Amino acid sequence: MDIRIGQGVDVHAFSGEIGTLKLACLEWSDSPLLAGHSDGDVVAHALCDALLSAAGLGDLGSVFGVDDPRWAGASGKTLLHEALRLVRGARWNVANATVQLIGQKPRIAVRRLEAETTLSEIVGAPVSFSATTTDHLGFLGRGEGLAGLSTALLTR
Ligand SMILES: Nc1ccn([C@@H]2O[C@H](COP(=O)(O)O)[C@@H](O)[C@H]2O)c(=O)n1
Ligand SMILES: C[C@@]1(CO)OP(=O)(O)OP(=O)(O)OC[C@H]1O
Repeated sequence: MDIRIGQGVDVHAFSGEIGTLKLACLEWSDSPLLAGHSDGDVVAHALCDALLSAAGLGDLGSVFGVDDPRWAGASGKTLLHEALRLVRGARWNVANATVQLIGQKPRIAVRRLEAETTLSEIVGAPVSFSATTTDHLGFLGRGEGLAGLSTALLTR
């Protein structure tokens, strides 16, 4: 059996607006919004990068571009479905994946299991979701944006 591991990192700045944040393919109301060409979902994007990296298929920019109108405002779920289509097209199966959010807010603890269920359903394999702050250190700690870190394991 072939096994491949991949990692992904994504960071987006907050836009300065308040509204319904898209994060981990869930909606978080009354939250600072992330800037981005798509919906800026750093959790979904980090997961896409980990899946693409494990399959040797490049990264978000090489697959989706950075300003392609087809992906303007695209949801994390849409990008994940497309990344998974490519991964499966290259004959890889997802064994499992992990994603960690880094940031002070939103506090994800009360919705952590909901996010895991949602991401696992989209990916079709177990996805663990966790979060950490930076104890207010650095740009994430100052609340200037959010980061996602992900690993993915593929088999065939
Ligand atoms: N955005 C976040 C960040 C953290 N959590 C939860 O808090 C725990 C403690 O975080 P520290 O950075 O202070 O170690 C962390 O393990 C998460 O359970 C959260 O829910 N949302
Ligand atoms: C996802 C894409 C799609 O245009 O846009 P952004 O929302 O800016 O996200 P980023 O993580 O910077 O990756 C680049 C792009 O592929």
